[in-house]
Formats: sequence, C-alpha cells, structure tokens
Amino acid sequence: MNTTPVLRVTDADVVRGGNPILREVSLTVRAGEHWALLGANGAGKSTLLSLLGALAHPTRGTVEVLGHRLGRVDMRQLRSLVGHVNQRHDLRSPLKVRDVVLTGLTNTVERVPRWKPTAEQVAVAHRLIGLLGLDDRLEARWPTLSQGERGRALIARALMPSPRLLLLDEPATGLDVAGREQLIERIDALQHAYAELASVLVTHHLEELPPGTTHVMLLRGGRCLASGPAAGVLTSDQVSKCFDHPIRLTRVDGRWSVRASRPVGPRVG
Ligand SMILES: Nc1ncnc2c1ncn2[C@@H]1O[C@H](COP(=O)(O)OP(=O)(O)OP(=O)(O)O)[C@@H](O)[C@H]1O
Repeated sequence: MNTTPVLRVTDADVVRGGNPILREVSLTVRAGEHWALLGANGAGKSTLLSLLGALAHPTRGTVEVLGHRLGRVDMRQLRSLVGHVNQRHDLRSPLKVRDVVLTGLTNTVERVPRWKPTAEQVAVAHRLIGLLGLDDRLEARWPTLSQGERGRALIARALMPSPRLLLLDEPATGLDVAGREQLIERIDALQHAYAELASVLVTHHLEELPPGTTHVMLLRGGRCLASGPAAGVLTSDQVSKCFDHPIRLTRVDGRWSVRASRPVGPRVG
C-alpha cells in the first residue's frame, strides 16, 4: 500500500486580483478517506478544489498532489492522474455512454480519431458503467441522457484510468430527489468497491453527503473553520458558524440533514 498522502496542502494562500480568497489552508488526505469541503457561496471551495486538481497554483504555501509538489511538475501530466468530475463537460458529439466513459483513457472530451481501446479497457468501462447504475443506458447517446445519468457517466469516465484520487465538484447540483439519491447510492457503491480510492467532494448541501464521508473541512471566508473526522466536525454549532445561521443538524441512517433552529421563546397565539 502506498503510504504517501494522496494530497497534502500546507498553509496555502490564494490571492486573486489583490483579494485573498484562501488563507492558511492546510489539509492532508490519505488513501481510503472521503472528504467533503463544505461552506457557503463564495467560501473558497472551488478555489481549493482547483489546487487539489492541479488546475491552479497557490500564491503562498505548498500543495502536493499524489506526492508531486505543484510548481515542480508538469501540471498537465499530473492532472491526467486525477479523476476530476466537473458537470461542465462540453461534449458536442452524440457519443454513446460507453465511448464517453472510454474518453477517460485519452483524457479528452471528444473521442480521439483512430484510437482503439483494448478488449480489457472495454471490459473495465463496462464494469464501471454497471457500478454507476447505467447498464441499461450503455448504448444511449449523450444528448439523450438525463442530467443525473450524465453525472454518473462522468464519474465512470473519471475512474477509467484507475486514479488514486477522485474530485467531485457539486455533483448533485440540478438533480431532482431521485437523481440525487441514485447518485449518492452509486458514490457509496464505488467507495466500497475501491477501498484505496480517496475522494474530495464539494457541496453546500449537507443532504448531499454520501454516508461514507469520513472527513470534512468547513470553509468560511477563505479560512478553514474546522477540519477532521466527520463526526467531530459536523456539529450544529460548527455548521451554524460556517453558514452564519443557526442550524440544527441531524444524522439518520448515515445521512445528514439540516434545519434552521428556532429560537426558544414564548409561543404567540
Ligand atoms: N479570479 C478571481 N478573481 C477575483 N475573485 C475571485 C476569483 N475567483 C474567485 N473569486 C472570488 O473568490 C471567492 C471564492 O470563490 P469560490 O468559487 O472558490 O467559492 P465557492 O465556495 O466555491 O463558492 P460557490 O459555492 O458559490 O461555488 C468568491 O468571492 C469569488 O468571487
């Protein structure tokens, strides 16, 4: 087993246009851990994810992705080793689900002309398609897929090169309840199927956290408010601070949900 942390961020600052966007953020992610980055709009989640996906450099501090320090490696090459699921996938061709998933091996949006997968690669694609619950959509074409099916196809695509790290940027945005629940069920299944895989999921909705979430970082105004094992970080107090609102957090059957907590006082009427 590889014991090098999958991600190590040390005192990272990001400044854009003179504005501090991330301040002194540190994070270590190890194999088998499933992190969630939580915070209100503008807290800095996507900016942090862009460092973790080797898409941007920190202004100060260090970021190591899969043991490679940003600034000392070829970012493009490093990116190809990270499974990054971004809902903005600008695919124009009506590719079949299987071919969309196989583009994960060429790390391209479109199919590379004359590139042919091996029988073994096709078998891996089929296994991932099954794992993401898309067996009956194997022959379906991209434009005919629902948003939820597209999201799950993109996760299968990201897993094609067997990455050690999977990054999920608000994967449930825009899904209806059924789509969200299918997605969470499948993320849960793949976390069980790939015990060594580490993942980082960005969201502002606690209802979207898969039950296998092991660790959480709460971000507020570009700073880490709390970070560590989910049970210690996800408390009503800390989540209320994170979202600047009094919130009551509950966990049932491994899933979290939140409600605004009502101030205790005399009832009127
Ligand atoms: N290139 C940039 N120049 C200036 N400000 C930026 C830049 N990129 C992001 N910001 C600002 O940095 C802050 C954090 O942005 P970021 O997208 O990381 O937040 P987020 O937590 O992902 O938000 P959301 O939940 O709304 O997606 C925001 O206030 C944003 O406007």
